[in-house]
Amino acid sequence: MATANAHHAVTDLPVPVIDFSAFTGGDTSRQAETAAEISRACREIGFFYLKHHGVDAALLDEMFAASAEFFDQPAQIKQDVAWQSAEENLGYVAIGRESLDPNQPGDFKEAFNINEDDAMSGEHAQRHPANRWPPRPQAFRPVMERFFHACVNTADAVLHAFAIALETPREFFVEKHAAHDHTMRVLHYPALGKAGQDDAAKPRAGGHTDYGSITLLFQDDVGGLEVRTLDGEWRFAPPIPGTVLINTGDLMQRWTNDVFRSTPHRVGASLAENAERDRYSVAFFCHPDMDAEIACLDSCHGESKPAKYPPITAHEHLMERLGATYG
Ligand SMILES: O=C(O)CCC(=O)C(=O)O
Ligand SMILES: [Fe+2]
Repeated sequence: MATANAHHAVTDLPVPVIDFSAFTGGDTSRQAETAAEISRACREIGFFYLKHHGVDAALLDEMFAASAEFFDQPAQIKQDVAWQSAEENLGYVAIGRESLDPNQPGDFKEAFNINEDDAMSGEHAQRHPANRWPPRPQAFRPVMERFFHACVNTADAVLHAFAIALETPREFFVEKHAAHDHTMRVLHYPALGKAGQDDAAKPRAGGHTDYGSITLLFQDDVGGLEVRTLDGEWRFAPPIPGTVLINTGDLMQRWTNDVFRSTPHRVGASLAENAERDRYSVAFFCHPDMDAEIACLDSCHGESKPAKYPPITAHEHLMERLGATYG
């Protein structure tokens, strides 16, 4: 439908922009309202942008700078810290190594996976394997560690909002994520379609849903992320300065008895406007504690809507999904 209202150009986006200052600024009187907006977004599209999300803009810049410097190094340096197993899921993943859509050729991207290891958290010592840090660039490790902690803080605040939205005690989801079994993934999508290269049609990241509870996605200004709407159309979810894009994953969909959606998304290649530019992003995948039981939430089932899925542990769920991606 055409509209003359300039205002509408923004709201035509299938993905809403939600102001999170009620949570990051501690204004409890407005928190129920914000939680309701998040609930609506999760039920309708499974994605929302959050502004005033609490991650420092200067830290974000430092993170992207360290990421670019890391990926710009010779292949051997990156291979020395290569990804080893789905169980550990840490370190460098080379271009083409992974297909987020198992029916597609390998994604034209490289990545580096980080978890909260003992050196980062005395509190949960012994729980997580050591990160596979590269020796260079020097700033990479300290910056990524700080960025990881910042993401945990924002994720916990979002999980408070989810608890309110889903009528559970406020700490319910934060307690289910107490061990910080999260994975942070720093991503680089090399420029496509440069003269002499036949790569313009390669997918940067094939269509997929995320495995965990929620994902925080920070993208640079290149764009290319597409989200599949309910009617099966792929729509751009462009970068919006000052926001983080958040989506609900398969585990949250299961937890909520399909009330919240885990929506397919991808990073396009030839379709994307800026495919000839390198693209950088970082995804922070939140995952409940491996031994946490994921059973249908009380607010999501009733006589007319029985629980569809039996309880499962978060670990069982993750292994099922990772097995499909790495084949
Ligand atoms: O890089 C992006 O914008 C999206 C990446 C993504 O969806 C993923 O790694 O799960
Ligand atoms: Fe994803």
